[in-house]
Amino acid sequence: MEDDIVIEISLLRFSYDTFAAVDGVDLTVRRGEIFALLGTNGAGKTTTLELVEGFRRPESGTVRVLGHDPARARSLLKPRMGMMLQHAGLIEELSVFETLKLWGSLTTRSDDVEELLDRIELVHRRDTRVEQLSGGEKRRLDFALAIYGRPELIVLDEPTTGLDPESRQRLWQTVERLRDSGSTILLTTHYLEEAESLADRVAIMHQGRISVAGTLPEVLGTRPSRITARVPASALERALPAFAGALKSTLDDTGALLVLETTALQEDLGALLRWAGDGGIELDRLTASQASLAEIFLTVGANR
Ligand SMILES: Nc1ncnc2c1ncn2[C@@H]1O[C@H](COP(=O)(O)OP(=O)(O)OP(=O)(O)O)[C@@H](O)[C@H]1O
Repeated sequence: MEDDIVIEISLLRFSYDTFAAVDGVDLTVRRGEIFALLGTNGAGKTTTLELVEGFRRPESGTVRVLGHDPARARSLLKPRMGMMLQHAGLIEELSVFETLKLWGSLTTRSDDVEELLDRIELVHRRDTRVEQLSGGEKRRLDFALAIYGRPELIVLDEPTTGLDPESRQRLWQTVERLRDSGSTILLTTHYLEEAESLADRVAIMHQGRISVAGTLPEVLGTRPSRITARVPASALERALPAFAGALKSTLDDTGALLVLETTALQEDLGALLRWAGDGGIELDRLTASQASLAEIFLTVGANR
């Protein structure tokens, strides 16, 4: 449904002089999802977000945000969007509380400043001037401005960079809560495990293009799963079962470590377990796992 699409990017190109930083990107962000844009350094993520935010105009292709061209309809979109850029534009002389209050007076959205202070763990820094905050504290304050008043669309460029693990986790919890209350979130991150556990959909960008995109199962399904097990040498007198999705199966030098790459994880794991069960064979150190985002990320980088 049209109304479900919050951001629609089609054949988007943007160059810095002659260098194509965004080189034909198609991307759709749907209402109520957390969409993580991942990619190598210099892949074009920030430039893409800046085009979504309307700070830059496309060289060619289109960007539609909530049905509008963000470069032309900035004042229309501003009340509906929250943004966090890589470099905060905070006013150094203001205190944390004053910053939030000022922001509240500039936006049409309203929020509970005390609750927000608690959420970003800056209650104890309430009267501290921005210039005296640590890097992570500034980042959290900047995040608070982006989510102020729970905007319909929140765009976050590397929101967790520079935060300690506990603050990162809290920030992600807040992002999840915002998603659950109806906000749509587009963010970039270099923390693949976090994206893997929290994003509804991801895209991996490399050299200005989207290499792979989709729901997590779709993206993880682009690489084979892996089953490994130590099989007693004596058990190999019986032939291994036929594996339905096997792409590659290898046994190590001693003939005892089975490594099976498969596109049918559940079926082939079942076949291996039945084979072992029927023969009374004990499989040692059995593991079965889907490819991780990190693995897919590395493949994307290596392929070009
Ligand atoms: N103002 C600029 N002028 C010229 N080139 C730029 C400018 N900003 C970015 N670039 C180049 O465009 C490419 C894409 O940059 P961008 O910041 O969009 O990448 P990114 O994916 O966000 O990277 P990172 O993960 O390192 O933040 C890079 O090669 C970068 O050097």
